[in-house]
Amino acid sequence: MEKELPSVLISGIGGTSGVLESHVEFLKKHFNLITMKEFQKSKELHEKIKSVFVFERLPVIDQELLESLPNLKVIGNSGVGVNHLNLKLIGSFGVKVTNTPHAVSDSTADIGMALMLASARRLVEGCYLATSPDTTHFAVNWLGVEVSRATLGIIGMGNIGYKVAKRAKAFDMKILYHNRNQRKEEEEQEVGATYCKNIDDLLRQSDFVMLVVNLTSETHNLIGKRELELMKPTATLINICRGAVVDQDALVEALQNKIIKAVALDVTYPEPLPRDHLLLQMKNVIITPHIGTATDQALHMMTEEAVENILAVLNDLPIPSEVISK
Ligand SMILES: O=CC(=O)O
Repeated sequence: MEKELPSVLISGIGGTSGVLESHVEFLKKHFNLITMKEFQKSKELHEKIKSVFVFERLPVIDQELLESLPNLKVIGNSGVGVNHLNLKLIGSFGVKVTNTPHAVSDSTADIGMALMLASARRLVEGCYLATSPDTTHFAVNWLGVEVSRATLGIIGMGNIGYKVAKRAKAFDMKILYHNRNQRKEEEEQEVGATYCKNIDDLLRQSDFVMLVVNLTSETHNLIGKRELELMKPTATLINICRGAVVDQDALVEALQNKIIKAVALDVTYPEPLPRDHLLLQMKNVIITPHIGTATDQALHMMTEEAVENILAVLNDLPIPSEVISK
């Protein structure tokens, strides 16, 4: 007799539901997929569900859902950030949470480099100029700066931070990093990075500051007015982690008062920003719509990593990436 596949709840398939059509075949090899629609129609399915596959914050995991899943073992988040999950609440139901820190690292590091280079070389302004009817512009009137030999300060030397550092090394950048919990000596040696125990030292010295931390209560508003004022007036801030790591009002003020030179953000709060937001009106701001993992390859690997995690929990095997609530 064929073994029954474990039932996994997903928000839906295709469109804005969260799970890509192209991943369904792979998911179905391992799981009996149950969509939210099916789940809501049949109470019998509730007992069967062993896991929820969360993709781009869906489905929403709240008390009501957790109470309706008596045999739930694991929330498999496809993505590294878990700030949309209430870890304490989930933990109180004895349910594990996993994420995909490896699958996202290259694509997110690429976006960090892309934003840094685009800001330094004023790429977006250049695109507008190239397509504008005004042909009198000369590049010499709007010079950028080079990232080669400049100092990059990486805040958060996890998987993504390290991948950024590797890329920056190839650009001959001087690399500083700050990590709140742990010095990363092996990574340091590999890329020739210098550890700054004190974040202020990194902020004072860097030409580019890149934020690559998890959003937690400790990193919420990590970069505020005081920190921005420590940065060089010629410095650029790049954020590829979560918008709320930066105090956005302080950021607007710092740009208006020329406290820092420029900013490049893949993340904001809210997402997207309201059309009339001041950040959208400044020339020295580049904003992309949270596309750190928006590549075919990354999404595919995220799904694979999430599946591996879920199967490990369900089969009582060592879990590759469990999120431990602190
Ligand atoms: O934002 C992307 C992720 O959390 O993986």
